[in-house]
Amino acid sequence: MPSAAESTPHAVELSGVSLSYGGRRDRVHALGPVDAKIDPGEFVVIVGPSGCGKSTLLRLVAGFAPPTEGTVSVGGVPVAGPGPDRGVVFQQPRLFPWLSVRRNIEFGLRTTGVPKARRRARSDELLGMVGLADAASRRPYELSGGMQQRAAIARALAPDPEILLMDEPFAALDALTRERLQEEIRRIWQATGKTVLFVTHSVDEAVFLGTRILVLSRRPGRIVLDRSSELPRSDDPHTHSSYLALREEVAAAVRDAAA
Ligand SMILES: Nc1ncnc2c1ncn2[C@@H]1O[C@H](COP(=O)(O)OP(=O)(O)OP(=O)(O)O)[C@@H](O)[C@H]1O
Repeated sequence: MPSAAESTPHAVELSGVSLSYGGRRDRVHALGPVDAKIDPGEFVVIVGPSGCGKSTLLRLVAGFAPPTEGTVSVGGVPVAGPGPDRGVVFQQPRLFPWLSVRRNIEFGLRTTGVPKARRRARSDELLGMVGLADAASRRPYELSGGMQQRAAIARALAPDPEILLMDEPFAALDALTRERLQEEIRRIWQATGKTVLFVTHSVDEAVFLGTRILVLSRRPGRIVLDRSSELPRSDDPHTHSSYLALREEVAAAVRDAAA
């Protein structure tokens, strides 16, 4: 009889996954082959040189494109397209400017026919979680960049996806707001137990956030470092003695990958 661990499907499984863009004449081999098994509740940060295929990997898990080769599975089921089990946060918040923050958060729930009272309860919960309770009726253009990104995170969480896919979500924010949101997303991850796949260029961000860090090589991106982090999540990882060693290990892998 299989053990519980063996019978629980991986949150995400990539088997021999490659993706090439374009056709026969202008083919760009962007990613792979890549193999990875990600367990529920992991916070996996993907880091690597510019253009190495990080966003491509996330797009495959999101179901925005099929792999050229291999299979991508989520919860043990091959990905056939986007679904409510995966929430996506992009670098730009991509909120609907004509809708209030609350309506933006409720948008997906509305289109799937969730009744008004449940939508309202869910948006109240999420507005509180991301610290936007006082901004519920404001429009996106009335918010700072950091607040807009909080709203985008709440919108992605609204259908209660098992997996949160985040593509450089804080890259366009100023340093202070970025730090604050890094702490927020860590708190939200701890509170919700979601599986997170998070793309960044920043080694510091990767080491601060990740329970596991994947470093990709130059295009076509392949995994050159797959490193679990033992840094404690209960307090500030910066203060931990092994923070600097891990940071240096990841930075060296990224440097080698870019060379
Ligand atoms: N739609 C597309 N058509 C053709 N080539 C593409 C397309 N999208 C991405 N590429 C190419 O595939 C490669 C990987 O792109 P991708 O955006 O996944 O990299 P990335 O690591 O996320 O980059 P960055 O760190 O600069 O955001 C790049 O060389 C890019 O130019």
